[in-house]
Amino acid sequence: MAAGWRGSARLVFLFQKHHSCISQSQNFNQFVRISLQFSFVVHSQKAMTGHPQTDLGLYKPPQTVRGMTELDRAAFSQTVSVPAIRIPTQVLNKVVKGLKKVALQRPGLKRVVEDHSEDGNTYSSKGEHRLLLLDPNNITYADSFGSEEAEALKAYGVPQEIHKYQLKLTYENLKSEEILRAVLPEGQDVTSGFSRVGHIAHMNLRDHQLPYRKLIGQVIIDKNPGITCVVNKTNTIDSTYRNFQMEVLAGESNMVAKVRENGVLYEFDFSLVYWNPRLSTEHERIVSLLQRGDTVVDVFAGVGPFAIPAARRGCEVLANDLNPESFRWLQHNAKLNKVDRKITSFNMDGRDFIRGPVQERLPALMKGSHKIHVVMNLPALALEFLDAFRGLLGPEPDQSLSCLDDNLPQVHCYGFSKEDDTQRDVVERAEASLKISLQGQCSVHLVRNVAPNKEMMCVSFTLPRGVLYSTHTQNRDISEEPCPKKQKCEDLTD
Ligand SMILES: C[S@@+](CC[C@H](N)C(=O)[O-])C[C@H]1O[C@@H](n2cnc3c(N)ncnc32)[C@H](O)[C@@H]1O
Repeated sequence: MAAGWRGSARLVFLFQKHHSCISQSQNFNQFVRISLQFSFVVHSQKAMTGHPQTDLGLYKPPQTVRGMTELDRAAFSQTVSVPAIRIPTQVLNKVVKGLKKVALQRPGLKRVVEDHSEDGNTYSSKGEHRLLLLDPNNITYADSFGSEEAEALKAYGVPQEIHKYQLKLTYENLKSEEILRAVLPEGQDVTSGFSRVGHIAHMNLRDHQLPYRKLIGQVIIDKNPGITCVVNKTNTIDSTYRNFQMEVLAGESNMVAKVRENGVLYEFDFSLVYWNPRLSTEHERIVSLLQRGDTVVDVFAGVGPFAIPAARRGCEVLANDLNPESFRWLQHNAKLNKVDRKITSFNMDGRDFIRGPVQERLPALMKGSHKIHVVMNLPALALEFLDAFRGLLGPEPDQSLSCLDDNLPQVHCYGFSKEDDTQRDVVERAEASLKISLQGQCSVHLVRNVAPNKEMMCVSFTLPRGVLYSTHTQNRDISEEPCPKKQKCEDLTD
């Protein structure tokens, strides 16, 4: 009988655990699927055991808060009855340890309290006892202790007698999901996931959540220490500069964020530039390929998450961005991290950058022994920009040298794909822009899942001589290009 209750409670816990991580990743479909699975299992358990319903309502705020659009924290207060066990103070710590799996756990709540009777008199005037509050999802009756807890009680001579304790629950003791579930219309998704950018929580609310957006913003600030501003995205990210338009929902309207990524500090105005905290692993992956003395050409540099760590690693960096604000913050971040002497920055279109400053410097760099890495992170368009390399260095300077293994640039170019075969798709698009086959000369890395059926990929390859020198590339079809090594494109995805 008791085991059945503990089983249900464990499922509830699992549900909460899944729910919180899924709301962070905003994977709504998965959330719905898991919610349905769990609600079914919990329901079946009840039917099987025939027990009265577990008091899952303990964490439900009063019904009166439903539909609230202006946050009234006091309206969430309520007194609920919870089970408690009376423990002699001399053995308190040991017994609490033995019962920790069934004890009440709530943010900001003490689970060991003074031993008061319901009319306010102390049971043990000399303070010889305390009450340990128990989770009503785990414990309802005296016989609902499991063998582990029963043994702990027996060992210290504590009777398995359950007391009722009138507990005052307030807004402070509730989690954000519980608050929002109580306020928003019943049955609607309350996912409150956000991306954190310094002190800013960045949300992407759904239409049905919009009437409650100010309240949602305030709850996010209350429940997440360090967040002092909550914004909601009001457009899709298809602006040229890849920044979001956003509405401040709650808190200060200061958009200048300070962010630490992979140990490097960045500052920028989040409303005017692109920043995505989900790219930190990718930034680190590319930077880990670099050696001191290498040159990094960052065509779509943003505020510097490839350029700054590359410079800190001892590379020479050419960093470009079309957005004047990104360019300004890139320079600011270079100074902030004391690498401004290693970075030459440009504020121009990516093609003009490749065909101008990069073209000027490339012949000399290719004569050196240090590697040249070209990073192109504008996944919606970058694969198309690869055409800028075609014939970049003009006719082959000396045909007799063409068989020499030049120090050719390594390109890391990003693309989104919604195709079934995402690897093949991005490689084919790179080939179409370069007008050359990359068979056997590229690797493809899955960066992240951006949306259902949309992946961000990175194609890495050595820029073929046949692309850089015009005599080899002009008007030539992919099928004409010989494939030096017939080897499948390597998938570096784990
Ligand atoms: C997806 S963001 C990447 C920023 C940065 N590299 C990162 O990893 O976070 C793409 C950047 O390309 C810039 N951009 C957009 N179109 C451009 C163009 N035609 N030429 C150069 N930069 C461009 C945007 O301003 C934005 O900063």
